[in-house]
Amino acid sequence: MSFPFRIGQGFDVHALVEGRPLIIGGVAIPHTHGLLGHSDADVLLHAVTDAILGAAGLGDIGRHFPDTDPDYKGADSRMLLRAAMQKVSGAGWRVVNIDATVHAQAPKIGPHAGAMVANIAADLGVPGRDINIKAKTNESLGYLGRKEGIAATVVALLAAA
Ligand SMILES: Nc1ccn([C@@H]2O[C@H](COP(=O)(O)O)[C@@H](O)[C@H]2O)c(=O)n1
Ligand SMILES: C[C@@]1(CO)OP(=O)(O)OP(=O)(O)OC[C@H]1O
Repeated sequence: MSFPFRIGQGFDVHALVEGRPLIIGGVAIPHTHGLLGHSDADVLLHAVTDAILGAAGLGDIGRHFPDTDPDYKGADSRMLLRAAMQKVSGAGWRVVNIDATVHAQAPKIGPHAGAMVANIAADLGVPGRDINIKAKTNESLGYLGRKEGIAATVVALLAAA
């Protein structure tokens, strides 16, 4: 019998550009720049998606939702997260908890973290207390510090359903 818990890790980064909405954790955040991507470029949800897929041994977001597929152009990443969660559930797993960090020099994420938690909890079918979102600047260092992009890192714990 295999061990009834599995850990997964996710990372994503998207470039910040003018003329795009900034959507993080399913929340539209008023800002001068938005994230560039094939989908809505929701960097946090992509990292959460990779973390749960990884924990279940199901590969990564690009394998299930290729960025060459016109079906996903402009896609709502919450739909992708829900679809990934269905695959994870189908493989016999449920989410225990998620811990995430958004690496953004700007804007401030804290005021929006509650709404992000509610979105992710709903999409994963867990209570909000099982989702934790943190944020860090990059202390003005490197490409994140120069506000050229925003990154997210996530760990997920799954249990046998
Ligand atoms: N985009 C961000 C970055 C940070 N925060 C909050 O500020 C705290 C201090 O961040 P440092 O990078 O200076 O250590 C951090 O713990 C967050 O609470 C934020 O909300 N949004
Ligand atoms: C989400 C997908 C699919 O639209 O595209 P992007 O929005 O570019 O995001 P990325 O994190 O590069 O990878 C996953 C992609 O397959």
